Amino acid sequence: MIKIAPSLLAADFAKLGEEVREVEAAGATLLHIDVMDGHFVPNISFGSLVMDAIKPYTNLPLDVHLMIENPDQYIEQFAKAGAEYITVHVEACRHLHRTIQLIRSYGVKPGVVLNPHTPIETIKHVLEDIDLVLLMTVNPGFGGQKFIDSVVPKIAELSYMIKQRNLEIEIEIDGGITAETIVPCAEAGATIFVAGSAIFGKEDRQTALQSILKAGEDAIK
Ligand SMILES: O=C(CO)[C@@H](O)[C@H](O)COP(=O)(O)O
Repeated sequence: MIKIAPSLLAADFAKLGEEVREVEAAGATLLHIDVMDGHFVPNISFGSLVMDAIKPYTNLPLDVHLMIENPDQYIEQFAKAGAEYITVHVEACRHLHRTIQLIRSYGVKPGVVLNPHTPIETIKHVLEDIDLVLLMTVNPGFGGQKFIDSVVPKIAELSYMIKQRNLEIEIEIDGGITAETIVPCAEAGATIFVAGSAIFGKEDRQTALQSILKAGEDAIK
């Protein structure tokens, strides 16, 4: 099943409640929350207060992507703000297994994120402990960047590893997702797709989201 997670980073911050309602009505499965600290990535976005603000406007599960140094310090705060998933970058975690356990201890589903250059080998010893792997198809920090297609073989590699071990782990893809780029990613085994500018950047969010979803579904028929 293909799931679309619109990225809040590309929404109109002056009317976030309406924006969130609109993508939920358009068929989103999750809402992707991009948290950036200006250290791990060269940009600053928002924190858990924004989650508190949008919660009354949506029933969508919140998929929190922490692009921050020292995530352990903030996990409790995002868990209490209602995260369904919290994903942390393998590149930002000195004790990745401990961080995963910390996320799980709050009843939140843990996930790990890999930058485009980071090999799958870095997470092979924690796969049994997580619910989701997020593969970046851009360098994190900004919306609207070009999809890096050399990540596609990594999706297939991860999908194979998950199947070999009989695990139930979602593969999520983030960066430059459109109705075209979703196709090779879905074929390679990804199931959740983050899309920012390809949805919030369009006047008609319903048509934009549905065309990406349909392209992904057609690719795995
Ligand atoms: O995490 C990030 C960027 O760091 C992403 O979630 C982007 O916000 C996706 O935006 P588009 O590439 O879809 O415009």
